[in-house]
Amino acid sequence: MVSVTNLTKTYGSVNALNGVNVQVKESELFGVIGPDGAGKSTLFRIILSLLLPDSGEVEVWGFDPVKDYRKIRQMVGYMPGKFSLYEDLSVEENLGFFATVFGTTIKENYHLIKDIYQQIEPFKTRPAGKLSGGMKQKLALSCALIHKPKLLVLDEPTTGVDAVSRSEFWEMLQKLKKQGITILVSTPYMDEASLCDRVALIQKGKILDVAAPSEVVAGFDGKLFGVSGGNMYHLINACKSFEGVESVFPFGEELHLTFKDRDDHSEALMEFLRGKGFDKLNIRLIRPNIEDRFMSLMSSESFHE
Ligand SMILES: Nc1ncnc2c1ncn2[C@@H]1O[C@H](COP(=O)(O)OP(=O)(O)OP(=O)(O)O)[C@@H](O)[C@H]1O
Repeated sequence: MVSVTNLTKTYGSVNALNGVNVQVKESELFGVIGPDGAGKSTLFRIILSLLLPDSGEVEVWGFDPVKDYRKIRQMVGYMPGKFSLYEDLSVEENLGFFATVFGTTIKENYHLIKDIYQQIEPFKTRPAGKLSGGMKQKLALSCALIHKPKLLVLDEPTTGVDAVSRSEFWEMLQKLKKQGITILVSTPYMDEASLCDRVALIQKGKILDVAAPSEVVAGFDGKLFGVSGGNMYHLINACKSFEGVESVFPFGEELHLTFKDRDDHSEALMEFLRGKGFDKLNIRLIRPNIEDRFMSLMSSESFHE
């Protein structure tokens, strides 16, 4: 329903999007996962008709964001990364404003936002600027939904939001999806990728992979090790200085490490690290997660640049 083909966009010398191809299906919860500056907002803003591409094609239910921008703006609900509501208007006034702009009323589409809006309705006379982070997020989502969009575009909706509100937010997205709304959501949090039907991994304006989260992980080739014991910073540097190590990065309490041939050289590494004075070491074979796959794709991408 959203089709992006060979999309490019540059800002001066920055290649924000570099030949991006993505297809989002109807009623899909589709995640765009990548670090800051990867190009997520640029991609979304072009799909939303808010930014012109340099080249490539985009279709939203058959409409072109450049030519048919009026049509597309009626069809999409957008929650930008930064809080963009009127801080001095009350909760209810903000919602009423968005409903009016789209020629509808709160009453007409109340059923769509009910679950979400009910949680902030007790504060409906409070200025939006005085709401907590989690409540602002719920109001922004209600405003994005009030005109019953076919496509909901959420740019990093959970950045800076506490863990409980984050998981509540994803539950709300699952419910909206069941009502037939197609959702395009970006996040820098890899753990949220597993909550999507499919994800696109993006880095430096290039799509590295598009697949279901389990398939992304299954694409990880070879053996992965968890290394712990001693000062993390010194341990990373020591691991990096071992000939056969390909990648090493911190993940929670331990380091995730691969060898260049993706085989098991843990005994040799253990001996090497002991020689450097690390005496409480633990090296274990572990199962990769999405972040491991992402790191692996990123390092092979930089290698080929
Ligand atoms: N208006 C602009 N002028 C110049 N460069 C820009 C502009 N907007 C974005 N960029 C650059 O384009 C690249 C992609 O930015 P974009 O905002 O799309 O990434 P992102 O993945 O959404 O990350 P973030 O979460 O940091 O916004 C970055 O290098 C960014 O610095």
